Amino acid sequence: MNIEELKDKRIAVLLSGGVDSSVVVYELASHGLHPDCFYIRIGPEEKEEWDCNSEEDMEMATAVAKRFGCKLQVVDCHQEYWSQVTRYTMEKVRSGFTPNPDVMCNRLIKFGAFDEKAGHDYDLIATGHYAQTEWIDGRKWLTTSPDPVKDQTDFLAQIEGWQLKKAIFPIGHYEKNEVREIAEREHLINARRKDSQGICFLGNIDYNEYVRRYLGEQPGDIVELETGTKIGEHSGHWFHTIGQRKGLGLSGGPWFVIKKDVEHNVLYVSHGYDPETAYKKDFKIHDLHWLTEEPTPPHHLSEASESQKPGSYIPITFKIRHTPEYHPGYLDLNAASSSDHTELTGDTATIHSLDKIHGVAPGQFCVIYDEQHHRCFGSGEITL
Ligand SMILES: Nc1ncnc2c1ncn2[C@@H]1O[C@H](COP(=O)(O)OP(=O)(O)OP(=O)(O)O)[C@@H](O)[C@H]1O
Repeated sequence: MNIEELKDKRIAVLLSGGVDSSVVVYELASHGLHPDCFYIRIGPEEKEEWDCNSEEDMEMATAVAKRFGCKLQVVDCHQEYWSQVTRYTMEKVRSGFTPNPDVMCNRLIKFGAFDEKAGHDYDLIATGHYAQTEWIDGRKWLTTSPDPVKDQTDFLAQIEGWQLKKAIFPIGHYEKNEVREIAEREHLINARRKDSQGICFLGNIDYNEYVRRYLGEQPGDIVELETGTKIGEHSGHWFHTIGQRKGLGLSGGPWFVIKKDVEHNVLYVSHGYDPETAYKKDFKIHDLHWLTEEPTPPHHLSEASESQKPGSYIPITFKIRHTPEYHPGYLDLNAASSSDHTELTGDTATIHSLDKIHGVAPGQFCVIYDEQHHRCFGSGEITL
């Protein structure tokens, strides 16, 4: 974090009441900056158990802001959350896809609705995400955290370019244990508080419960992929995701969900510890979203003669879910050929993985990094 750059800027901190964003306030204040703090309220549709943490969050946020002499305001994004993030989530699961509400929450709420309501008065918006930004050749890039387990660049890989320009991550250069040490050393009220879990803002609620509330149940068959034999029933294809092993209620396992036939409401599963059908090396993505710049082939490939060129293969690393590992592979931006008869919006590309990847599910975001998994280029949605 270059403090000099921040000196004459108006900074808003998104303060959740958790330890990470509290250390953000400490970091800025310890450099003589006095940002304004904002707590975003989402709240459930009706008053109920989902909401039980938010009062405590607010108390913590109030205490932290006060301690550092900062103002705290509450911004209500309830309406936007349910009409945008929940709507996106339910539309995707109903169509058999695997959505990621946390990814959309950053784009639509934390850097979206918040900006419209209050953030527009500020030059910069600071959050406690484990991610960094870096200026390279005059352009701002999203770069990864030194803590591979906590890294959250994958959750930020759908934000808009203008949102990235406004974003700062003042604890992004730390690992989680360092953040906790700072919080303890500075006696922050929430130093020992547990990390938030689950869906962003909905903390305590179970994902299946969230989906059941909107889509209800719709029983259908579970069929063995190889034999076509019905071996069980499910209560709604939306409660299952490709690659899933637990929660199928089948005996004689392990069983893995391999594919979904949404039209006929059938889940196809394969048996065994490591069925080949659970893996893929090549898959398609669409709606490509680049944060700073589109990836380009390295110099030696772009200069290769036509006969040597491996298409427009660009060496990358990527993730398809929130895990510490990055997979090496190639991005083929020429993949959207005329033979492509799928009804896709936006650009299409193919990912060629060097490893076999488990549980590639349509709807998941494939997040694309450079070969060193330092810069995050952006992401696309897996289509298959
Ligand atoms: N209710 C909220 N109000 C304001 N900002 C929030 C809220 N929830 C999350 N944020 C912001 O988004 C960042 C990342 O959120 P995430 O849910 O991943 O929390 P986290 O990593 O547990 O962080 P924290 O310890 O600050 O809660 C937070 O550090 C904070 O800046």
